[in-house]
Amino acid sequence: MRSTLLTDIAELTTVDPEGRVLADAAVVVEDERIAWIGAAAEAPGADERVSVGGRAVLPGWVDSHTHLVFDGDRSAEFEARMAGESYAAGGIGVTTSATREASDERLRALVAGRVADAVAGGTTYLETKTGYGLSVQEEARHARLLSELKAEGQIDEVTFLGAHLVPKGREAEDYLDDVVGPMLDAVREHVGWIDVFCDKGAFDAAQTRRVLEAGTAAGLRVRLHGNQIEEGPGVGLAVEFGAASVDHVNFLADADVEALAGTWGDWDRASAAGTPGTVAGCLPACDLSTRAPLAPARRLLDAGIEIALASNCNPGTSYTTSMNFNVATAVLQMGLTLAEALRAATLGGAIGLRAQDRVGSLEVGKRADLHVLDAPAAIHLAYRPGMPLTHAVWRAGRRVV
Ligand SMILES: N=CN[C@@H](CCC(=O)O)C(=O)O
Ligand SMILES: [Zn+2]
Repeated sequence: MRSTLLTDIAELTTVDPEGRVLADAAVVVEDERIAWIGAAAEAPGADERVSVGGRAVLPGWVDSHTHLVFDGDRSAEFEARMAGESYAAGGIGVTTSATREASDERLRALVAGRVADAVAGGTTYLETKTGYGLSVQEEARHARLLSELKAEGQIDEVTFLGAHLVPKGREAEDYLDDVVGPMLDAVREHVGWIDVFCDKGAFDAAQTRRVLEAGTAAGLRVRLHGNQIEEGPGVGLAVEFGAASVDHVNFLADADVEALAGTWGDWDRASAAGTPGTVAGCLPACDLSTRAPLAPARRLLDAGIEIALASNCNPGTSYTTSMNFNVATAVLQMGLTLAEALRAATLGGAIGLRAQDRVGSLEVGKRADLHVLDAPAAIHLAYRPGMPLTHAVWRAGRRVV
């Protein structure tokens, strides 16, 4: 066993059950886990000593929603949006065409580059999805590629999003026959989650239900895209299927908020213990890029719902893996305190991936995923938005940045 003492931490944000923020702190890492946390003056010895030089340390970001398997460029679509066009689901088809053309090697390199960008920005636990293949062969290819990257330890969770859009030239029900049949069979061994884009221009309630029933019967856990473009059935279906997370949540009826809140009755928020409900995944960069109303994170938190902040990196609505940017936006524009935003971007994402026992906070026994800021306090993330504040990153006890 090899131990490392990280010391000279000016401010250590733990996101632990007491929400401790320690001054003049230290952390001992043993192999891939956290072995000790406390005052630097009381730190035990270790094989190696690393001074972080009076910087702030927080848990690595948990990015619970990304779409990293894509090729092609949609900057013109974005530019048109900035000139007044609305976002529509159909753009997914543009990326699908470009992605189908890309070789395995090219796709692998594109995904690996995006993961490297995410890690360079402090992300240490990352989910990503298929969804730009939209045929049995292509969805299977993307799922296999992602499971290989997972086996290499580059990504952590893989989601099947065959129901992202009805591809050009297909009828919805005919396409869904594939999704719930041969496509699901082909991806099953490579993925842990099933997802559906349940919204205007994508899939309706009956179609979403069909996919989720097949996915759960195949043993996949549920997460959902819902209520991005308009109020609709997404949140209700997420609750009905016990989804770990429903993401976007821009357009919510009172009943949606009540339904989500109702899933958190057996949960103790302070200790993050009990039976977790359906996390509301808020995606600020996406909201800005689509000029949508920012997800009502304040209202959701006040209703007792756990929220996550995630990048939703994809070429259509959010071409960024920067969690620093999302956290800054949540503080500056969504009415969250720094502590609330940090929790949502770490433990909140972990709960939304049901990984809260392993990652998402700095606690003894958890994976040593640490983000060192080039600043004395984490509030600098919002105070100096857009600045390159990620100084160093440890993932599973290994320095990766
Ligand atoms: N909304 C659905 N899927 C993606 C966007 C996909 C695209 O436009 O390419 C999202 O989460 O925003
Ligand atoms: Zn998405």
